[in-house]
This record gives sequence, C-alpha cells and structure tokens, in this order.
Amino acid sequence: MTESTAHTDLWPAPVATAAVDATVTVPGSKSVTNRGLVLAALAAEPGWLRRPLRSRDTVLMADALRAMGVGIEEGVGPDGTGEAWRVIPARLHGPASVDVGNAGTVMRFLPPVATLADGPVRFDGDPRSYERPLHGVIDSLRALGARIEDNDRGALPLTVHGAGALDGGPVEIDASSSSQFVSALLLSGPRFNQGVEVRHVGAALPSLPHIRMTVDMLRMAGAQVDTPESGGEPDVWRVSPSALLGRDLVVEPDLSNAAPFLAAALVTGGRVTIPDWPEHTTQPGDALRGIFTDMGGACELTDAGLTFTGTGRVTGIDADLHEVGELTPVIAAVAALADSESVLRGIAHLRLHETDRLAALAKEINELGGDVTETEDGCASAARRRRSPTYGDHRLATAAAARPRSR
Ligand SMILES: O=C(O)C1=C[C@@H](OP(=O)(O)O)[C@@H](O)[C@H](O)C1
Ligand SMILES: C=C(OP(=O)(O)O)C(=O)O
Repeated sequence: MTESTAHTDLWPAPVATAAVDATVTVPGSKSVTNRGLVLAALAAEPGWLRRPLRSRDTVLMADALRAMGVGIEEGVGPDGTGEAWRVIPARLHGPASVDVGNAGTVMRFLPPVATLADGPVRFDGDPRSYERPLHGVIDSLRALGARIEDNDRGALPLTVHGAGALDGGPVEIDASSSSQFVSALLLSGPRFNQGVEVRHVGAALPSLPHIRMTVDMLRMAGAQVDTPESGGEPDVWRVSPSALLGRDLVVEPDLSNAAPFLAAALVTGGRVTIPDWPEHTTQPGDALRGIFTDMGGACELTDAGLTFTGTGRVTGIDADLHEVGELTPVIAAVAALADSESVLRGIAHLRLHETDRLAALAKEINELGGDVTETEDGCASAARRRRSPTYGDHRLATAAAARPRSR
C-alpha cells in the first residue's frame, strides 16, 4: 500500500446480520517478522523466516536490509509448505537509501544496524514519520560512538555514517514515548564491540511485552541478555557481544490482528476460532483473552486454537492499556457498543503513533453515533445509546431512520 492509497482507498465494512460463526486464520505477527528479519540479517549464517507477515512495514524492512547488502529471497519453505523467506547475511554497506514509510519498527530498529555498515545510510519516510519520536535512538547511538547527521532535529530524515562497527557500552535513554527505542538498541547490541547496556530513565516505559519479545528473540538467536526480570536492576537491559545464530523461525499469528474477529463474536453473540494461537507468547494480543472476557465473552484454548464466544451483551471496562496500547483501537470500538461506560487509560503515547490514535478514534466513533471523550492519558466511552437521538421529535425519528449506517 502506498501512502496516498492508504488514505484514500475505502472498502465497505462488512455487516453481520446474525451471530457470526467462523474460523479465521490471521497472518503472521508484524512485530515478530520485523525483529526476525533484523536478527537474521545480523547473524553469522543464513536463516529462515516461515509464515512471515507480508505487509507494507515488513516489505519496507526487507527492502532496507537488502539495500545494505543482505540477501532476502522470498519463496516457499524447506518442507514445501507455506511462504518462507531465506535471509542471507552479508557485510553491511552504504551508500544506501532506506524508506521507512511510517513504520516505527523500521525507523527505530534500523539506524543501529546502519552503524555497522561501511558507508552512509540515508533514512527518509512518509511525512508523518518526521513527527514520530526518534531522538532516543539518535542520542543513544551518538553516545555509543555513531556519527549521525539529522540537522539537529532529532528526527527523520537523517543519515547514519556507518563505520563498519560501533563501540557500544552503557547508555541512558528516556524511552517513555516508545518502547521501540530500547528494542532497537538491544537488537543490534550483540554486534556492538562491547555489547550494550540500556538504562531507561524517565516516566514509565510503555509496551513492555514488546521488549520481552525482543529479549526472547535475541535469546533464541543465541545472545546473552540480562533483564530486570532475570534478577538485574529495574529498567536496565544488558546484551553481551556475540555472534548470532541463523534460525529457522516460524512466525506466530499476529494476535493483535485477531482483535476485530474476536470482537465480531463478542458483539454479535457468535463464535470465532483463531487457529495456531500460541500457548505461551510475548505478544500483547494475548491480553485480548482477558480483556474481552471482562467485556462479556468467554474463551477456550484447545488444539484447534482460541475459540471465543460472545453473548451479544457487551460490558464496559476500566482498563490500563499502557502495556498493550496497540489493542486500543478495537477495544475502543467495542466499548462504544457496551451497556456501561468504559475508561481506557495509560495510553497517552498513542498520540505519537502512525496517527494521533486517540483523536482519530474519538472523531470516527463519534461520527458513527458513539460518545467518546479524549482524556489526558486515554479516552472515555459512554454507554451505548439505547435509542436514536430523536429528541422526542417524530420528524427527527424519520431523519434518524434514513441516516447512513456507515460511510
Ligand atoms: O516493537 C514493536 O513491535 C511495537 C512496540 C509498540 O510500540 P510503542 O512502544 O511505540 O507503543 C507497539 O505499540 C507497536 O505496535 C509495535
Ligand atoms: C504502532 C504500531 O506500529 P509501529 O509503531 O511499529 O509503526 C502498530 O502496529 O500498532
């Protein structure tokens, strides 16, 4: 999808006339695919990524790594089943140009990789990418020995003058605006001469499951990582210098992208099964099981996958989504159909995502008849209106009857 079509392509939202009953296979995780690509590109030997997500963000990541010399062949896997990408690491080089689009993972995970290239790597992207925070990555890399030209903006566009290696070592970073600053430094950390020790200083870090995902995937690739959870200091992550293994990685389904299908079961009183739902995962989407159960459904994890059943009655929730912010859009939409009020908290940083997600959700849901108010750190959604807004006036009732269901 190009940036212009992303804003102009309209498609008719499906309408359920009865309770849904479906099995929906969701595509691979974007976060796992893009971490997998980076780790495979930095490995000492070739590797495979099976069932990768093919999306704008992942294609941009693959193209960017190719521009720096990495071989990425798209095809079917070693056993002939399903899509698989072969990643063949190579000595990284500039000059290269990277289009980050509006992908947080590309704009944040790749500048550290570019410090390991021989030569300049220029980063540019969609207009919105210039507004998304990147200072944490730029300042940290400079403190670790990198040369970066950014016209003192602390944002895109920028050029990383790769020197083929980076000293690395300890660095302090305020990652309260995005957990991706921490993930970015950790992912390339094994390839820095002294590894890296990242100390977060500042307000609470969002999206901790995504940092756990980074740590888990680094460990699977053979890196040694010390974390607050493994007995280290709070808010400090340490990666030792080491070679990385080439892995044969099967990408989990994107559980956050299961949200609209689980929501369909919840609001229509139907049933949806998502195959291959992992028993253990670092994906934040796993939290949907608890959140949508609190909102009135029930779920069961079996060999067939996750089966979620709704009753058609939706209960409002008061939830702190700081750790699982990317689930907010669907939860907010479901909350607009609830019998009681909802408050979604801890998600001020969503104003800095692909768009200002809090403003966009309030505007779009309210245009469809909801009652959402932005708060300082999230949004509040009133209970669903039981009747059309007819003001007790029969002529307004005729207007409401003719209103479009959606745009
Ligand atoms: O590292 C990742 O893959 C992500 C981290 C989170 O970013 P923030 O910490 O910026 O919210 C999340 O919201 C985003 O959808 C994906
Ligand atoms: C915020 C997201 O993506 P990113 O920050 O990686 O662009 C997302 O996918 O919800």
